Amino acid sequence: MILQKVNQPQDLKTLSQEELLQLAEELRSEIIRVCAQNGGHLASSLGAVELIVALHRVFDSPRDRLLFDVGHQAYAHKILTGRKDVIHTIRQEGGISGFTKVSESEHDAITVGHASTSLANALGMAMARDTLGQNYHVVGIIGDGALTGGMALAALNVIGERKPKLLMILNDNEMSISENVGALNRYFKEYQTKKWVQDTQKWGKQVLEGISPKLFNLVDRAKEAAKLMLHQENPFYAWGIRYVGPVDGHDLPGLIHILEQIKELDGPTLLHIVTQKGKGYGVAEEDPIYWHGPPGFNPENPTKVSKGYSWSAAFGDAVTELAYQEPRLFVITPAMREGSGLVRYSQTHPERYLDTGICEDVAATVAAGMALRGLKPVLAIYSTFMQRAFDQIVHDIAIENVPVVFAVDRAGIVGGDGATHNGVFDIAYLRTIPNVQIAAPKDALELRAMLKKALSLGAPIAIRYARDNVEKAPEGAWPEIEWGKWEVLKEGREAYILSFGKTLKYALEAAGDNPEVGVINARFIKPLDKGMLERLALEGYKLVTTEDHQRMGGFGSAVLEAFNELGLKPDIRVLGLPDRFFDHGSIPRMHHEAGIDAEAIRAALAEMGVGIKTATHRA
Ligand SMILES: Cc1ncc(C[n+]2csc(CCOP(=O)(O)OP(=O)(O)O)c2C)c(N)n1
Ligand SMILES: CC(=O)[C@@H](O)[C@H](O)COP(=O)(O)O
Ligand SMILES: [Mg+2]
Repeated sequence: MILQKVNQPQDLKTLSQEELLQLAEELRSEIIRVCAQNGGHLASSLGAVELIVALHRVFDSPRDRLLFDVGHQAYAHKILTGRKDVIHTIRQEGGISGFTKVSESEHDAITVGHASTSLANALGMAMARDTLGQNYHVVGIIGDGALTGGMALAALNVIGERKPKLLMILNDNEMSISENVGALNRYFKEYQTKKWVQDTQKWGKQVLEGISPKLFNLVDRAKEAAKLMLHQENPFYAWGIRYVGPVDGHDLPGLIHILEQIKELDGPTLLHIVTQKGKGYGVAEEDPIYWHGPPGFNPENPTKVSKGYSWSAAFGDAVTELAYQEPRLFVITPAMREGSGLVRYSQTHPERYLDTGICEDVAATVAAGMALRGLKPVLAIYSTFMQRAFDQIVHDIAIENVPVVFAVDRAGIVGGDGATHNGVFDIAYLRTIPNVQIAAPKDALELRAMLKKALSLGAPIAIRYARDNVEKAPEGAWPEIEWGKWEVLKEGREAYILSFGKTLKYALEAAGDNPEVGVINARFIKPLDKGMLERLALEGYKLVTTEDHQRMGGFGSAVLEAFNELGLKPDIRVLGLPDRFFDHGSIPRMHHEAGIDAEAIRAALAEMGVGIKTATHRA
């Protein structure tokens, strides 16, 4: 085992070529073993193994800064930088993060999880180095998917003008989570094919015939990597950035050679490498979409498992059916087709479906444009990624009350992805924007009711749901909903738990069959059911609010503000996430730690003396 001898990147410097090749294979096995155990970003990490070995062979981390975009492909980097003994804890509570994280290791140049940030960060670091008169290398590693993001493209624009010494590596596997999209992606596909045809002709071979563009002959391309290629006919050149490639990203000796050659070049250089997502693991090569981020599996017999019927699936089913009824409905996803439950919709309604790539800001403004010209856009978006579209929601949508419906998925704590991905700020930032309405359904049927109603209201409306499973609603069921009105699910004699979204199950559990405690499905935050709040306060009920969101600025805050406006002061406890970030771990454990689970609700009720002074309350 070569891996046993490698504890720090320095240990790679003395390995022979054969040992490096063996190391790459051992890293692959370790990545498969760990993902089988914990789940994780398998296919992307497998595809980046040779690149990461080559980078650590050629550069000197932590002095040289290696910035991985998204950070989900960096498992080999973690193993090679002193974390091989804890890699089995990845994504688990108390364990290491599934992404690079500055506070975890000096070798992790950025804390990341959202896409398209590496190049801007790399530019900043290169400029800091030059301004401070220092001397080290900065390397930004970005996938073809992440390159669809506006941040990455805007960073290239500045890089091309300022021209710092900076190496960028485009790790192109022609995949985002789904198939990659966009004109740049198409350009590179065509570019590679053309270049490959020329080279094959040059070498007198005809290997292209019968080979899918994805599976270029990697053996021949190894020869390619040994040469320094500078090409002038591509968008990077137009930007003033030196372009090298494309080269085979799995040819380890070739990669090391070319990195050594371009390492000291002045100014910005982009090395384009072509890799295969899932490389070296048959199932992941064949189906990189499923194996992008699978849950745990049996490594000897890797099979796909059903993750159950999710809120995303409930949304996807609802919107697919609705599209048959509403010809103006149009669904947009910023690169999250699978996660947002839109595979079926994209197949049944391809003409009213758009994957914008990883650019939530653009997706929001495209939706605005559609709505302004008569379509009924639904933007399916993860809560955490919607943070990227804040200004677009204010400026392009809310000011003129443009009717865009946001299907806000992964709301609340998300589990293994941790702090970068928790969707715990959306209520706070949406609530402050005039015209924007916010709702959360208690089940799939209510989601259908809300979605249908929202499309008829002519306003920007966010419908929020969690990363969780839900019972399937019957097809064809489209119940009416009284917009803005809460629902009493259980009567209480002394207190009510007001719950928004996912914490409703904790509220029901906490109330149990206790006659003193009632439960309200507080399914709208904007408009807030002030009528019900007023009645509850005037009738002297004690209140507990719960939500899977930051306590500051969230649902409970909205309730407190309403009581303040009404001039009422009920006995109330607000439960929500405290003012800190939550890392990766199991969702119920995080909820417990945050104090929003059934136990915390019962504790809050007990603190208010519920069940002790029942005689003073209404029978
Ligand atoms: C802002 C943002 N939107 C969406 C995502 C979800 N996401 C994570 S990885 C990924 C695909 C990235 O593709 P690429 O950069 O090509 O890396 P690969 O997985 O192919 O190695 C997406 C869409 C994200 N992390 N950040
Ligand atoms: C790295 C990334 O951002 C995505 O792959 C994310 O991990 C997907 O999360 P879900 O599994 O919740 O769809
Ligand atoms: Mg990719």
